[in-house]
Amino acid sequence: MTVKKAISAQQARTFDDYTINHLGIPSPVLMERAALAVTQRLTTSINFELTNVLIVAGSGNNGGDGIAVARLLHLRHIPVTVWLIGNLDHASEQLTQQYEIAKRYGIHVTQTKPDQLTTFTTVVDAVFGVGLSRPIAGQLAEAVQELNQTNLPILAIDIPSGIDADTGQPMGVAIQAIETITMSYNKIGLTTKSGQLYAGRITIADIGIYDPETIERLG
Ligand SMILES: NC(=O)C1=CN([C@@H]2O[C@H](COP(=O)(O)OP(=O)(O)OC[C@H]3O[C@@H](n4cnc5c(N)ncnc54)[C@H](O)[C@@H]3O)[C@@H](O)[C@H]2O)[C@@H](O)CC1
Ligand SMILES: [K+]
Repeated sequence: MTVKKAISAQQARTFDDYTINHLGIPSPVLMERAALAVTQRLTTSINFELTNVLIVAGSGNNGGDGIAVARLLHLRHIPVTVWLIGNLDHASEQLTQQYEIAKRYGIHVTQTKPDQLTTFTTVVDAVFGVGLSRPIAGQLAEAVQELNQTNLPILAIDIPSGIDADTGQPMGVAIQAIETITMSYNKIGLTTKSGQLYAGRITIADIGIYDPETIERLG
């Protein structure tokens, strides 16, 4: 199903909640579909050289999407490192689950900044999605700036980290992506000039999250 409307961060949360808690699609299923869509793009686009991939993951579900992508790349024998920069004391249930699975697959996950960021050939930005609620500061802001300075091609999951999903404005700092795969619906912020400058090429991936009206019309 392709839907053209753009939604707010609040709507994204409401539709997620409806799909998971009312319709009963388990959260890991949606996350796997998000990760499959990102992996499909990474492995088919000429923008990304997959010799050595860095996934930068926050502690929420956006980070969970990123770690799931790491697993799917690892299964294709693509060298991948996960740099977990979120605060694990505040990790979401989905992030923790993906992290535990990744460790069992022997995927390289580190909480320390890799020595030479420029040895990577592609970066996947999974730091923040629609859950960003305040400006990025401190070490997280430094990490975003350093990643931008590498000039490596960055694919952002859902929205470039640091971009306000409603206004498209950077909150403190924001990832400069060349591509963004946004989940289920476009986000209002990504329809603005500022949002588009940070997002690069935007693709909407249908991962099975819909608004209640769309589901009711099917009935
Ligand atoms: N529910 C699900 O299973 C799905 C989740 N999805 C992904 O999940 C994302 C939303 O996940 P979340 O709601 O967990 O949110 P995020 O992963 O965007 O991040 C939220 C976490 O970051 C913290 N935070 C917010 N702003 C911060 C800041 N400036 N500095 C430090 N910490 C900050 C919040 O307190 C929260 O712990 C979507 O964007 C999408 O990528 C999608 O894959 C669809 C399926
Ligand atoms: K992101």
